[in-house]
Amino acid sequence: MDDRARVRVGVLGANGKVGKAICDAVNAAADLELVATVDQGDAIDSFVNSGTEVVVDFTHPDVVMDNLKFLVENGIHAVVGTTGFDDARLATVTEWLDASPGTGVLIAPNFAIGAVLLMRFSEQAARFFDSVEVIELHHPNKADAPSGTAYRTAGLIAEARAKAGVGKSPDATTTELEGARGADVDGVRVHSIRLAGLVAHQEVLLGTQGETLTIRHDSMDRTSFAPGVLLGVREISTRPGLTVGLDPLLDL
Ligand SMILES: NC(=O)C1=CN([C@@H]2O[C@H](COP(=O)(O)OP(=O)(O)OC[C@H]3O[C@@H](n4cnc5c(N)ncnc54)[C@H](OP(=O)(O)O)[C@@H]3O)[C@@H](O)[C@H]2O)C=CC1
Ligand SMILES: O=C(O)C1=N[C@H](C(=O)O)C[C@H](O)C1
Repeated sequence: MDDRARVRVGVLGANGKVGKAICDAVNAAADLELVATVDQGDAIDSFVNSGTEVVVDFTHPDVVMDNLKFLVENGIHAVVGTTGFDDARLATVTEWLDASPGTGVLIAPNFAIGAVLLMRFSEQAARFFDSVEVIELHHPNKADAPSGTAYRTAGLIAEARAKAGVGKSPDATTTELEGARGADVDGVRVHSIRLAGLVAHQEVLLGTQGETLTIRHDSMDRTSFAPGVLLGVREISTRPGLTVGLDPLLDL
């Protein structure tokens, strides 16, 4: 392919577990060119000097806002997998984007297609069951709990139940060792497991009279995130402003 037609891609967190998988995937794609990589201690302005068009960020919740501010101010599109985005952070990113029209930012809590579908299926199922709880299971090197995916899943479930007029999940607990019932995310209990040997997994358990439904997704390998990320890289220049979640890119 003509070099001028290839999208010029940069990766932030390039030496990390997911960053490495994304660099490999970009290098293997004929229509993309990996022009700059940045990790801890490297100068972020190499993205400007190299003419990077789209940066993929898989770093850490503590640093991702500074990274994004730099990218948006420099008119560089961003595809962000790093977690830690609440409504306040999303509002801040939107403000930055208002001052940089034409720049696109995609923030997705999970780029694995199966995880995106799990979130959608959970949202659809939520109103039909009295009870719902989320269990997320990850490798022990993960910094944040609950996971970004579980946080988003619980939010979508809570919204769907509120819209349908479904009340809180029944729970008679009156005495509790702190943490035993998990975190409360918008009224949905979320339990976080950290276990050597795991990568990224999530179950949504739903129950009502005489039946339960379990929806589960497993990422066995970090290559599972690459197709969704590359889709974002290819599309983001046509989507100025903030996009949250991969759903619109999959026509979901
Ligand atoms: N949305 C999704 O689909 C997915 C999201 N994630 C999220 O992505 C993030 C990264 O995950 P993972 O790859 O497992 O983490 P890692 O710790 O393996 O990788 C993060 C990398 O970023 C580097 N880093 C830290 N600060 C900076 C900085 N300021 N500039 C450049 N690089 C920096 C780290 O360096 P050092 O180690 O030296 O600090 C490390 O090499 C997490 O928030 C995780 O939850 C993960 C998987 C999928
Ligand atoms: O840290 C991880 O590994 C993952 N982080 C994301 C999250 O917090 O949801 C996505 C996936 O679960 C892997």
